[in-house]
Amino acid sequence: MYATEFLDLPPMHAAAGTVQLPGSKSISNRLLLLAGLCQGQTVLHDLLDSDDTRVMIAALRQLGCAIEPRQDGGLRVTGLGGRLAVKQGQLFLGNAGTAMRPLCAALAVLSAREGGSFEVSGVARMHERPIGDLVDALRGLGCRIDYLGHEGYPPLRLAGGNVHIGAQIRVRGDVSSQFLTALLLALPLVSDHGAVVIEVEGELISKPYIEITLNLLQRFGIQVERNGWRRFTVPAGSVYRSPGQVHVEGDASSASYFVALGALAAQPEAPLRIEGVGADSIQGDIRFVEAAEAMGAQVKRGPNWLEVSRGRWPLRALDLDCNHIPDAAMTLAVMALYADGPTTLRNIASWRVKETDRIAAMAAELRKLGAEVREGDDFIEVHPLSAWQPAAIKTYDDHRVAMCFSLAAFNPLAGASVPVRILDPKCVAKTFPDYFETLFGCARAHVDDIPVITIDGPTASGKGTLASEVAKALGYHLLDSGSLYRATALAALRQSVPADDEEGVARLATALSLRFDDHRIELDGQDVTEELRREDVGLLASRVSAHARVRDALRELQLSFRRLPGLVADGRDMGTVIFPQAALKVFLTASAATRAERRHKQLISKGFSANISDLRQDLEARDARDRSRSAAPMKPAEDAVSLDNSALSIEESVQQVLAWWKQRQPF
Ligand SMILES: Nc1ncnc2c1ncn2[C@@H]1O[C@H](COP(=O)(O)OP(=O)(O)O)[C@@H](O)[C@H]1O
Ligand SMILES: Nc1ccn([C@@H]2O[C@H](COP(=O)(O)OP(=O)(O)O)[C@@H](O)[C@H]2O)c(=O)n1
Repeated sequence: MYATEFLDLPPMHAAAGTVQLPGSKSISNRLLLLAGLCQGQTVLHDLLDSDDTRVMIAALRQLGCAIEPRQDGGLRVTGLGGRLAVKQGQLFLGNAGTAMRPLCAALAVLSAREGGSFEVSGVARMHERPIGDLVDALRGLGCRIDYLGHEGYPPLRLAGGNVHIGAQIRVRGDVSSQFLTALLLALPLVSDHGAVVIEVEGELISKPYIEITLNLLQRFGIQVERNGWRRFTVPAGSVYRSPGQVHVEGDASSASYFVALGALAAQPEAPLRIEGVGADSIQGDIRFVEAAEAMGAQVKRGPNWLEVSRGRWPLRALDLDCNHIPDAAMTLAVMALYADGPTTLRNIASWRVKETDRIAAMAAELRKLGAEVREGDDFIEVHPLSAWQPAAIKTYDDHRVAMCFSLAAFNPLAGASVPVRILDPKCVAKTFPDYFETLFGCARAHVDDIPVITIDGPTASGKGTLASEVAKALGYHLLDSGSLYRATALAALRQSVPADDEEGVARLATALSLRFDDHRIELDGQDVTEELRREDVGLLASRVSAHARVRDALRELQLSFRRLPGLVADGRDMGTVIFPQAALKVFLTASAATRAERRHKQLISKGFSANISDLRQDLEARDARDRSRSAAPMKPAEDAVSLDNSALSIEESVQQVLAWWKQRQPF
């Protein structure tokens, strides 16, 4: 996951390969609750691991459910058997609507029957998302519920009550279908002495989500009788029965970004394959595929996969009632930028009460890209875009805003070439923590469009430290080119190839078997991270790196680090030889005395013995060799900026480089 302040997406122009979808959020949280309420154990497979499911799991644990991961990746839930194991508690449910609504309903009826008392709260935005209609329905059943903040909104206290047997309750269906889902999931808890009937008032929105609820209840042994979309009856004597094992299908709303991507950027002979959902999906948002087809996507489907490629281009503009695909429809608003006329998405009033006011958010951010947008209470009209502007997209703590705007970075397909900045990219953790990693796995950019920052300079000037911090702040890959020379030196030591045998060392360099994994380096399958830092290895590296053939042998490997979304590379010749077109080149220096002191501290802290004056002599000899060699001598690139950090802290150096980077960005 990218936990950076922002993530810059370079212009991208193609997509191919296979995408494995994370589990559906809606199915995961419903199954967790059902498994938590029923008797006995249920094993859930392929469950989504995200903020919203973690919130649900934490709440269920707090209520006394045992939830344990299994070796095979499944999660074993031991249910409460329809009774309260603890009678009191304070539950914090973040911004997870799929946890807040059903848990409130279940805890309200259980508290009414067994005398419990629970306080339920969330983040500030959750306290702006209406829940009054659900509370009214539950009060109609005899539950006692108090508002702890504003009337009609969480936080709430669920404080006992007296459930009327055989009650008939009413709930509004036109604000959020989650109210009805919450009741349907909870009411089997009170159906032991009579059927419970729910009457829906107003036009029920998001019906497909109700179908998911009914489908999953059925898997837990509850057969709800449905009369149209107005009346639902939970039969007398309904009891949750664990199905033993359940598999969660991939998230169809998450699929929408990749269906759109296929329609924009995948060629028919190499379609984008999406695994986890397909023709057999029970999720309503799978019908996004039809909308994408209407815009021009070519789609092949199997039971649990889709293959999508570009059909018609530009995309065909659409005028669509999106009531059946409220979440995935946001993706259409960004596809509309690539269409042949204005696209209108209608019947989307529910967007206003989601993670943020999504109509306002989409309109504001689309306009930043330069688009003409009209919005109303329940519609949005988006015009295609010809003059694309680089934009920093605000994401409003809304995962879907972040994910759908990533598609704007494919603007080279519409003749532009501008980067798109996504602010607070970690908001995708709500449903798809690895969204951007998955995107970069299948998206293609021209190598020249992938940004590079180079940091060159003498030994112990702090290049590695600075490069690693800058890469972390930007979410970029890191190339510690010195480690490649060090690995070559270590291989030469191990195989007794003398440092002056240029041919022999170059052969070793060509055949290096290296693996880089989360700041660890493996040589021939063995972790050598610490060994590479040895002073004798560094000295030998300095000698073998003077050979032109050795440098040539390591060139391709270094270039291969330039991958989406960007790279920070440190060494001696990053800006002069390997990445001469880098957008920012830093030449980092510090006085020899400072560097000797730093290296001394560093070695001592790692348990190596060292002597400052020897170190200073060594590093001056090394600097001289690096500067005077004929192959890629160490020197500042002509367009490099110099930074002497003798008197700067690490943090100050990092901020300086980030400030230079900012000046070079168009945002
Ligand atoms: N600006 C700085 N101020 C103080 N110490 C620093 C600074 N930059 C780096 N260091 C320290 O100096 C040591 C050497 O830095 P390193 O990044 O390994 O240098 P290089 O990669 O240039 O050889 C490290 O222990 C690091 O923490
Ligand atoms: N791009 C690079 C990186 C390192 N090197 C050489 O490889 C040696 C080890 O690199 P390093 O960056 O790990 O070395 P230190 O600066 O940490 O001593 C250096 O002494 C350089 O001589 C190089 O020639 N070119």
